[in-house]
Amino acid sequence: MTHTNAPAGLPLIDVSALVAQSQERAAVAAQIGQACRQHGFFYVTEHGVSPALIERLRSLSERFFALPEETKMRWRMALGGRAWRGYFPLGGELTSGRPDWKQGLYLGTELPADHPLVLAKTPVHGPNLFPDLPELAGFKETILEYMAAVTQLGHRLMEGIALSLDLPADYFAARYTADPLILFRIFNYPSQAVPEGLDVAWGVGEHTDYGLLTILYQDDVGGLTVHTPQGWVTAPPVPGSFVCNIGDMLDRMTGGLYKSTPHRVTRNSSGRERFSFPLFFDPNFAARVQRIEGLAGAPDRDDSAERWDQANVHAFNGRYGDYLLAKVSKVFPQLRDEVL
Ligand SMILES: O=C(O)CCC(=O)C(=O)O
Ligand SMILES: [Fe+2]
Repeated sequence: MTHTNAPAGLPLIDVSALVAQSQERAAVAAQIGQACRQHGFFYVTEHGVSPALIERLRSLSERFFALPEETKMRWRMALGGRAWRGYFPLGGELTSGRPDWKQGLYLGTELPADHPLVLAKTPVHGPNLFPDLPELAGFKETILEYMAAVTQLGHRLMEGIALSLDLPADYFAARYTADPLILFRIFNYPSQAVPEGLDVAWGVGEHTDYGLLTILYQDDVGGLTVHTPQGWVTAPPVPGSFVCNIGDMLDRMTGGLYKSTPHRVTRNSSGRERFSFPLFFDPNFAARVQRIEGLAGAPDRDDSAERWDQANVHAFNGRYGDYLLAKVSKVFPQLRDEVL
């Protein structure tokens, strides 16, 4: 088992024992627990997701984003309606109130139009808008295969997180993630410069993630930076790894013992296109998020004054879906007005 440090001091954790659900996973869980208590970010290696699958997704994504803007707009988010799916153009998402210098394809668990949750008009549930051009043959199948593989990894990592809190391995599955809310994004941070006069500062502005666990593939360009107690540090690309970080709901459940740490992406000035694929492994939309009882050492303090959004996540009581929608409305104000 390896446990070395990536250049930024974020731990690199071999999770093969978690993936195999073997006896040795307790030691891996302890490493994850340490990372979550320190800064909420860690890299995972030996995660079992096929490098060939990742490369297929990367190269198809590259082909998609290289299409003319009007072609990509055939799958624009406005057409995804409440399901909140589809393509958004450069500057189309506002993190911390300013446009990000990225474009993306929003995806999630594929549900047919006649699924009860879709018929009930549940936000962020529905069919995906898969770009289905001949030159993108296999894109849909590759996306679905990738989401399935990384979701499985999410289940295994959450077992590790439960064990790291001295909880039964199935703690989260039994309460929140038997049917997790999976949102998935394919991002492209273009190499093109920001035109004069646009109020763009970042690839992605400072934020924390909303749910439980984010599992991120990033290519070899770099740009992700993390706000640790020691200040901003880069999370450089590490071949064959995923970057994992915990979200606000795990912060909420652990009373702040596990931190949802702010991060951002610098504007891409490498001269090459950057691709990243965050998969958000979150509680079921209807699950009521509650504090874990009897957790030793959990501070449960109001840290809103230190947070990027001045929110007190520990005061949140309600369904995960309500928390998510309140957040998403801020980053896509136009869409909120059109579909909600
Ligand atoms: O693209 C990245 O490296 C990070 C993206 C991110 O933080 C997010 O989508 O929440
Ligand atoms: Fe994020």
